[in-house]
Amino acid sequence: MSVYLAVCLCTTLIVSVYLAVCLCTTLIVSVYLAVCLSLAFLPLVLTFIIRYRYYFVLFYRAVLVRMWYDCTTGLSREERAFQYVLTHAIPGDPESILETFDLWCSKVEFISNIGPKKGKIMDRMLSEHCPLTVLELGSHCGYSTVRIARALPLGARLYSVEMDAINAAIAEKIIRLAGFDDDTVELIVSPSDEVIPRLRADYGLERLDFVFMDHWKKCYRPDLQALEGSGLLGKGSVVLADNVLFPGAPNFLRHVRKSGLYEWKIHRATLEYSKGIRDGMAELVYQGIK
Ligand SMILES: C[S@@+](CC[C@H](N)C(=O)[O-])C[C@H]1O[C@@H](n2cnc3c(N)ncnc32)[C@H](O)[C@@H]1O
Repeated sequence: MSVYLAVCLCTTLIVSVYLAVCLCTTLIVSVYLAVCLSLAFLPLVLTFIIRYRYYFVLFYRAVLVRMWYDCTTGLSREERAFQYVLTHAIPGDPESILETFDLWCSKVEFISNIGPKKGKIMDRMLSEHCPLTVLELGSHCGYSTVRIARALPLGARLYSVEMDAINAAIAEKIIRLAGFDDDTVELIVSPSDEVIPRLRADYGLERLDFVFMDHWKKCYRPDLQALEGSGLLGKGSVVLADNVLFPGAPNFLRHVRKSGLYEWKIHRATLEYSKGIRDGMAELVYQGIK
């Protein structure tokens, strides 16, 4: 009986040792394979990181930093931007307000304002066309609104449309801080697809000389078509659409190309407050139905 037990014990021991050796070998082989695979993919991963480094930086600044400050300050990003502008810019001086915004957006947090580089392209177009009636779709914090308003000729009016009531409240404060009253800038808090059909009846508009589109990119095409249908675009009316390359508005560009209603070109630039991410603004000049 004791011999039988001893044999059983030995067998169990041998099997256990055998299993342990197998397990160790499997583990070593797995680690070896993992290291080999990582080394094989390392150049690919490095190329990917280097190529898309600006997108990682953007993700870090626009998402992670924002989440961190949202938690630690209890304020929204737009409120933080406003607080900074309020305490650092000169009231009644649009230039100072834009510069302070630019400083905050490039050094502290990312906000998708049109920014100084693309802003200068827009400034140039505004001074070339001297529009009297302007529509802006997407005011956000009012950066581009101030930028447009300061470039307008005397007697011109800007209608700025923002659907988010919290953003609109910030934009209103920024616009008034810059010194523009309700006669120069009217802020309309509503989605663009509800505002455009009411522009004639509710706001007495007959023609739009300049339209700046900088709201959600999926709205660009339907809103442009609604503007075409409204009859508010006349020969020579200019439509400037931001971010047509990044994040991109392919349906909008397809419509512009196919409709034959516009002379158009793309001003190439980089994404606001970022290096290396290619973007562009589409400038359309309405020619009407030929
Ligand atoms: C990129 S931000 C605008 C930035 C601003 N134009 C600037 O350069 O300072 C986009 C804004 O458009 C607003 N928006 C998006 N879709 C809209 C729509 N269909 N109608 C009105 N506002 C819209 C968003 O709430 C957001 O505040």
